[in-house]
Amino acid sequence: MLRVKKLCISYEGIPIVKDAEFEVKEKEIIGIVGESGCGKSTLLQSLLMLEKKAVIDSGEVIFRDRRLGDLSEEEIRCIRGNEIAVVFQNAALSMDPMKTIGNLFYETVRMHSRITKKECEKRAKDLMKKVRLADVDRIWKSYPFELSGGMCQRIAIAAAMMNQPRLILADEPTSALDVTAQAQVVALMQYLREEFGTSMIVVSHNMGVIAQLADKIAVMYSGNIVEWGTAGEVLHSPGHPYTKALINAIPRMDGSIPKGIAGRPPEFSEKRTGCPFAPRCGKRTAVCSGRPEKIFLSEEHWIACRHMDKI
Ligand SMILES: Nc1ncnc2c1ncn2[C@@H]1O[C@H](COP(=O)(O)OP(=O)(O)OP(=O)(O)O)[C@@H](O)[C@H]1O
Repeated sequence: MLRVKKLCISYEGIPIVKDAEFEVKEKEIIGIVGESGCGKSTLLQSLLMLEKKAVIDSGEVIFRDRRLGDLSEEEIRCIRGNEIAVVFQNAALSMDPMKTIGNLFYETVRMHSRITKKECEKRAKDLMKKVRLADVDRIWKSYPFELSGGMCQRIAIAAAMMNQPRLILADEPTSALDVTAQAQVVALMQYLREEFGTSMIVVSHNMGVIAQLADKIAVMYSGNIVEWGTAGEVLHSPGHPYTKALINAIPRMDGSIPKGIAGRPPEFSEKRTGCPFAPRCGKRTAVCSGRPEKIFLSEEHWIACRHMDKI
């Protein structure tokens, strides 16, 4: 459905995302994880040219046989909202506090399709019931500040589903929520995939959320995808030392102290050859000064690392 080929993205001449490559198939949920600032949002938002300052230097994004780079702004706007919908972090904050949820739904949908207010209300209420929001008549007339953060996030996801998109891009959809609301949003996204067959790309720094949701995982470090594979492969047989470190850094319930990753990622403005993770990697050797190579660990599981033998 969507293929990203060797995508390189920069801000003001500073390269951020480097040679990103992955594919999203029908009904598939892709998770993109990595530490804060590694370029996850830049990658996600550039797929639909949502971040105006981000420049695509090379590579391509192909959505259902169309190269998005070849389309006009108008054509992209038509795809956005109809075929691809976007859900951002903290929906409550991005909603206009002066408008009722009903009006917000209507305005979102009216931008992309001809629909009467009555039709919109019926479709929206049906969807809200499907996503298990109770008392939809009250919600319809409520203002965002009268609802919880978790409800607003679920409403934003329901609004994104109004035109039955083929693909949802979700940027940290749960990070502004407490754990109960997080679990509800995760369950909702799973339900939407089952019910409507919607594919999703979900960006999160929360490995737990990605573990529950994703079929395939891209692990990003300093603008590079360093590991790609099925969720089972990446979580249970991680190949890249960074992925292993990220998994070891997840807090556990058994009282053991998770191991943080010493050091910091390099600045994007730093000129660097070789593996960007090498300075923090316990496995580094002289070969890491060379450009990391893609090593396939199985048909769909690869890492970008120079020394397979040490892994
Ligand atoms: N609009 C922008 N203009 C210039 N630089 C930006 C812009 N947005 C992000 N950046 C820079 O690009 C780099 C990657 O940021 P990005 O937000 O994509 O990372 P992220 O992994 O999504 O982080 P987080 O999880 O904190 O949102 C950072 O160094 C950031 O400062």
